[in-house]
Amino acid sequence: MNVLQLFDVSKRIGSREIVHQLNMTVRAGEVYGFLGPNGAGKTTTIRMIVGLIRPTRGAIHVLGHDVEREPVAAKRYLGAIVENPEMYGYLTGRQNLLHFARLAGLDGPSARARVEYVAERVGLKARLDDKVKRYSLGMRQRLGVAQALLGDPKLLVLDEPTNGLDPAGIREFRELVRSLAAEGMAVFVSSHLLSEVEQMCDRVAVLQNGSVIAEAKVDELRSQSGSVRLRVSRPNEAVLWLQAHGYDVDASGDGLTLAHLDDAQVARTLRHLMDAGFEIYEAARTGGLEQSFLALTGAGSGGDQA
Ligand SMILES: Nc1ncnc2c1ncn2[C@@H]1O[C@H](COP(=O)(O)OP(=O)(O)OP(=O)(O)O)[C@@H](O)[C@H]1O
Repeated sequence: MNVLQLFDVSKRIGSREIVHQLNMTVRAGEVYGFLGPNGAGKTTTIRMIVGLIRPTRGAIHVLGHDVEREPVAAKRYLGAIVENPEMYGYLTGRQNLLHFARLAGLDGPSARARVEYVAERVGLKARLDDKVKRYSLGMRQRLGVAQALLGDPKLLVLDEPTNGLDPAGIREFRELVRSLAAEGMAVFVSSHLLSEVEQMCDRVAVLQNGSVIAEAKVDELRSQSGSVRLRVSRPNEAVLWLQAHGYDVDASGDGLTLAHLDDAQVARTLRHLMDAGFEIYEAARTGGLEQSFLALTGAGSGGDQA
């Protein structure tokens, strides 16, 4: 099911086209990464998706509802964290969530039950009655997600949600996002970090200067091409053997590196080496996804997106 669709979306501000003819589809149960360097146009796109600004051309649909023409219906299914969530530090997490629940039209026992539920969902239940000023940044971000979940959205839109989090906070956030997708939610998340997108997302679009220059499944990128580093017995002989069999091989340090192999080719190569009498001590992919991205986006034409 298509939860979010962008049809030829462009945005011009003054004389500059900030975003150019974006076409993207995000399905239920999918975490979709929107990857690009600072200034590529991610926030501008997200502001259009959540209806804060209007596209100059094109249309955005949430569950089939046009964000511009049917804003109430479109936003009914939309939860978002754009920019830093506004929370009141002198109130507790529960008081903040009750406040936002009231703004969202919930009241009384149903609001209290919903607050308990979303707090549990993001792992904040035990700290719900602490003041937000005592929360870590990671807890504040999860409180932001809890707020976004109050309206039971089918689409969650997150703008660089892990900025500033420490590694443990990033991991918790990633697990939360994955678990929401596992329950069927569509998640659209922007990032300027390839490693983050790699671990959190199912599919990724790469944005550069306002245009999507590549879109791919993360799984496919991971298994595509890339190099493999090997440590084998009799490395000098192994290099000669591999060269004689047509491999693109480099001797490096105490190992050797084979270039341009997908997973099936790696498996075949290792079998051939063993059949030829070489022992394999270690085999590891080197920079697979990163290299796939560079190949996909044209090596060197903007490596800062990684
Ligand atoms: N209201 C505006 N007026 C003029 N220029 C703008 C406006 N909003 C954004 N821009 C410009 O559009 C470009 C894209 O900005 P945007 O914030 O969407 O990028 P981003 O990919 O989200 O990057 P960042 O992660 O740094 O926010 C930038 O060059 C920015 O200066």
